Amino acid sequence: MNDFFRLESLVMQFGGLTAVKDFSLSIEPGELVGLIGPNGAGKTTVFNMITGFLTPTSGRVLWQGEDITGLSVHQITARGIARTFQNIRLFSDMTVLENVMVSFHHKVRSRFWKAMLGLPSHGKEERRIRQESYRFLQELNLGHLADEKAGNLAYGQQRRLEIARALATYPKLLLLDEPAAGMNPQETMELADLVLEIRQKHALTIFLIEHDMKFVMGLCERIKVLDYGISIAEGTPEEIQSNPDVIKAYLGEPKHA
Ligand SMILES: Nc1ncnc2c1ncn2[C@@H]1O[C@H](COP(=O)(O)OP(=O)(O)OP(=O)(O)O)[C@@H](O)[C@H]1O
Repeated sequence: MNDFFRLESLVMQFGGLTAVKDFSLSIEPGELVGLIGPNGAGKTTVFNMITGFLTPTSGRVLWQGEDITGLSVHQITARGIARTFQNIRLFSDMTVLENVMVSFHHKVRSRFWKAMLGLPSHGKEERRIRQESYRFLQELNLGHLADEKAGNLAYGQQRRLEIARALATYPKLLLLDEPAAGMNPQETMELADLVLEIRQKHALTIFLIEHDMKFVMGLCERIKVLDYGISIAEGTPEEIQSNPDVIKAYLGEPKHA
């Protein structure tokens, strides 16, 4: 049993639908774990329960020895868990740099908010946030686009910007929801390298959802498989690829096979 990050028997019901049934998982510090499964299997619902977007019907989310089940999104972010979204959530009329700067809000004293509102006494803090935000953009190969409107970025670039924004909350655990969706094979390959680089650089633990099997199998050390809300397998990429239950679940969904 580890005390770093543990999900205990999570259940999520929406009216008559049980989207996630008895989901348990432990992740060790520094691990890179994948969550896969056909469409509607309950993957995003698991992320929503971890990050406070949904309160589980039952079960517990334990983080660094603390029960964080049912805490708000803000409280969970402040404890060092950040995420990206399957449907990109950027401020498309703001610049790429400003999108990252906004992520600092939970860390930063009211001085910064005075700054954003145009009130005095902000100069130094704002400069620091600007510099750090730019550094995150550079790490995600987006430095040259800092002054571009986020809405003008190509899809793959927007996905990387989402990661930069998540990093700007200084997480220990990063949840990525379909980070390679909509990327071409070249971009996907580059993303895999970037994920490894940021893990190393920021001492991150990473839990990711992805449909791109090549990406998941090449990148993750351990994989959990959901089907109809039920965890049907857990193991190394090799074990998962040869697991008959997993093969059956995916053969029923030819588009992911
Ligand atoms: N807020 C909600 N209210 C009602 N039903 C929901 C809600 N969120 C998810 N569901 C349902 O729960 C089930 C699991 O959805 P979820 O989005 O977690 O699946 P997923 O594995 O992430 O799917 P995909 O791969 O398509 O993103 C689906 O049947 C979905 O329609």
